[in-house]
Amino acid sequence: MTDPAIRLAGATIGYGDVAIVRDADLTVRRGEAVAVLGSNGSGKTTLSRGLLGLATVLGGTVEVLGAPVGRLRERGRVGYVPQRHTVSGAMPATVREVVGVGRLPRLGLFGRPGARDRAAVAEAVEAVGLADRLADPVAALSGGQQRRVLVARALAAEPELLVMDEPTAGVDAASQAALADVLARVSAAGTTLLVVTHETGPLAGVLTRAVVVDSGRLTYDGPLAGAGTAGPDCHHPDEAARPPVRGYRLDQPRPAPDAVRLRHGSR
Ligand SMILES: Nc1ncnc2c1ncn2[C@@H]1O[C@H](COP(=O)(O)OP(=O)(O)OP(=O)(O)O)[C@@H](O)[C@H]1O
Repeated sequence: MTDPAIRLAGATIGYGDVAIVRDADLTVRRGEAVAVLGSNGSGKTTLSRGLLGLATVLGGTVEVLGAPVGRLRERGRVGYVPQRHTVSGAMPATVREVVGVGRLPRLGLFGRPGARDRAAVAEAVEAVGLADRLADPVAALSGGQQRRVLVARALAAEPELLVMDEPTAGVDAASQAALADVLARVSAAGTTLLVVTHETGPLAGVLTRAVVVDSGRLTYDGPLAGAGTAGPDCHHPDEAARPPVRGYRLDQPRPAPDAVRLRHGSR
């Protein structure tokens, strides 16, 4: 049986000795496309950073692609698009160079890019619609285009798991649609996606499952369509009396594991 892409069991994640995400249980199977929702400061970024070894695991288990976090040998197997990042204006690098950096973890012993590496970089740039800007300095691109460069940088490594923190923030509607297309293709090819977002609209066709983080706790895990009634961003006046139709709220008694598995589908 293949290891899940992500497995959290009783996981507490934070910074220093301060716990932000507490006692989280979450299993994401290979090929799933999961949204992480929740209000500002609820702990979504901390959860995603915990998967990359960028926040501290203070307790419980955090495994990525079958290995405890930080122990994965081939780092290129996990891609990351950080939050609110553009590429530093002080960096005189071209689009090709920045995206090429994303391929470094995949290079062989001598670190020389081969034909396959060059093709992966070109495909990643093409996928985000910036093929005509390959030779341009990244600093000359708009903020939204720079975010697309960062998405391409993550794609260049052809990751098995792609973690993205608000990839559509500050990106215009056309670019959001282009990004949704890219993610749909990447997902169809089998890459697991975990996407922190406030805007599920643009990616609704791609992300099928959602987890909601509320004050550091996972309070919902189920179909994206059901997250609205559980998510603090989509508060309904009688939310407490109205659990989502198909997902399950994690602060209520859980259904039997079989029922949960069925609800998540069997991809
Ligand atoms: N590097 C850090 N050191 C200490 N505390 C941090 C650090 N980064 C975030 N925090 C704290 O962790 C809590 C959760 O922040 P986090 O960025 O995970 O929330 P979020 O749900 O992603 O919010 P947003 O939607 O605004 O991006 C906040 O109280 C924040 O102040």
